[in-house]
Amino acid sequence: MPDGTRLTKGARVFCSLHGMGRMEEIWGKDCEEFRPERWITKEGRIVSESQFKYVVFNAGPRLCVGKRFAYTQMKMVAATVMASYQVRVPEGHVAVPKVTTTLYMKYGLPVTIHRRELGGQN
Ligand code: HEM
Repeated sequence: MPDGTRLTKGARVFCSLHGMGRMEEIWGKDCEEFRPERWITKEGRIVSESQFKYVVFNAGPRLCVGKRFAYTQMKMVAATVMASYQVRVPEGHVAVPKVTTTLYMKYGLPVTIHRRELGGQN
């Protein structure tokens, strides 16, 4: 491996995407802070990061061919739901990750959903 670690024949190598997404040496000191605006430039454009830093869709020749489609779909769903509904997590509920092959929340994520008033600010 690049750091000198030797692998025996047949060894399995896993990398923790969850861990990588929270590493200070990759994302900097504020890596644990929820600061979505870090992904928006002063001009309002999306900050583009190296696919090798965020490897959820893999990187290089094995990069997911559906990556852009998946992002477009996620943004469309989030924007559509948020435009019509107010989604609130109950005060005091802490989302605890349950790390398996895919990421679940150990105690779920209870939310209340209210339809937004047309033209309202809430
Ligand atoms: C959040 C959603 C998604 C994630 C996290 C994801 C993740 C990945 C990853 C990690 C790989 C590489 C697998 C490997 O190296 O063996 C991959 C490959 C692939 N993905 Fe996705 N994917 C997503 C959505 C999609 C969607 C929506 C499509 C199709 C519309 C898609 C189509 C593919 C295909 C065809 C490959 C194989 C590419 C190749 O080997 O050349 N993916 N995906």
